[in-house]
Amino acid sequence: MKIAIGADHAGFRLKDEIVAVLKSEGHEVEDFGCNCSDSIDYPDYAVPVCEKVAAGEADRGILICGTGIGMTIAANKVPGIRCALVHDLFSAKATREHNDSNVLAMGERVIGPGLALEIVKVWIGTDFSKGPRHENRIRKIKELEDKYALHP
Ligand SMILES: O=C(CO)[C@H](O)[C@H](O)[C@H](O)COP(=O)(O)O
Repeated sequence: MKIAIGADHAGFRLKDEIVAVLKSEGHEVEDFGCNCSDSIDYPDYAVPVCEKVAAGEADRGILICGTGIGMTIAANKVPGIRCALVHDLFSAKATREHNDSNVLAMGERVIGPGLALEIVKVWIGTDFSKGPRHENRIRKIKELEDKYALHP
């Protein structure tokens, strides 16, 4: 799978661990930084990752900040992105099956690397549950993007 990944200064350590594991499992990873603890602004790193996914140039995106919340808020402003903030295995599976989430956000200040890596594996490995129940809901989310793009 082609995966775009990014983090802010509060998430780059966990991001680097995830990159190493994904590469070792054969995934193609594009790392958009950041790569040091200098304070930066998470939207600057969320957007390039999300644009890559929205353009179909990456299959999925992963974003890490201190809580995952800032990254999630920024990511979900990019049309076509369904970013899920996940800190447990049940949600990792459910958001793929129900929401077809294409970006995963986590907080390095919230969970440890062991759980984070398990979440990534479950999220990467779970397929969307096709069918009208979830597809209708996702269509309605897409309609919201159109509505508010036309009438900001
Ligand atoms: O957006 C966030 C909080 O919801 C992220 O966790 C950021 O990483 C965090 O705000 C960064 O905080 P800092 O005090 O500037 O390191």
